[in-house]
Amino acid sequence: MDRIAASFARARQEKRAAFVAYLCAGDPDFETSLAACRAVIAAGTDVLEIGVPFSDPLADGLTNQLAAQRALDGGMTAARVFDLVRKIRETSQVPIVFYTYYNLVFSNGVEAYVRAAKEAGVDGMLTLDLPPEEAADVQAACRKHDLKTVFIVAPTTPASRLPVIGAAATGFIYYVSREGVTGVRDQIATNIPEAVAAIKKHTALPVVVGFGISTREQVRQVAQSADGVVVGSALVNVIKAGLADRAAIAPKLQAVATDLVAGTR
Ligand SMILES: O=P(O)(O)OC[C@@H](O)[C@@H](O)c1c[nH]c2ccccc12
Repeated sequence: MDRIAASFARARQEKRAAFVAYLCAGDPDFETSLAACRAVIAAGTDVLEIGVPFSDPLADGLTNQLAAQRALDGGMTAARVFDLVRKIRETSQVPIVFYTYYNLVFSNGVEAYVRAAKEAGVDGMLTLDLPPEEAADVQAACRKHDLKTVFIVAPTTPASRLPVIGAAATGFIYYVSREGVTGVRDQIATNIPEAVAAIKKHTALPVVVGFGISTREQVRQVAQSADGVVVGSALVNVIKAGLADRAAIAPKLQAVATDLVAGTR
């Protein structure tokens, strides 16, 4: 069983949702980012989403956009993202899913990029601006190198496309619970159980839910119907708040993530 499937199977066996943490690779520098990834893993993260910093992150809200800019300003490159994964793999077998943009995959050669990701220890990819209908080259490369291809369902996704997404996705499906871009919100969507149920009619894969989730209570609420709960900006904000004292970021992040993970237990 692959690492992603094993992680969701373990959560299911323990009658809980998986906790999915998002951080941007290299935010704000390589060593701090590595410590941050290790901190959320130590907090109990079941699946780690690693954002590949990009200059035009159109799907990201301001928090994640600023994180990508900090990473790029800190010298992060595509090659250094693979180095970060290799360093994480020295001490953890947590499933790692790249959150990237097609330009980054295409510009390096799709096959070469996917092979390098697999060799570094990546388990799956979500190419954020690539719908299944246009993902044949990425899907073929991921099948060849045994990487999962995650796809997104949004509140605006027509029901007619759910079978297409359900057939194309491997690893898990990501339901972004709100229209627009990522970012913390006071209220989370109220129709999540119905949306997850509609997706599950077209797939046996785990369905994770994210967007705007930032408190243990919100995690608990979403965990009632989702196989995994995703938190990104609330974690990235800890890094943003800690830039003046970078050594203190990892312990603070581990405390915040531990509290959020408790919502899935
Ligand atoms: O930041 P939030 O509101 O907690 O949402 C998770 C999100 O950051 C993460 O899953 C993600 C990062 N970049 C994305 C782009 C599209 C969809 C999702 C994402």
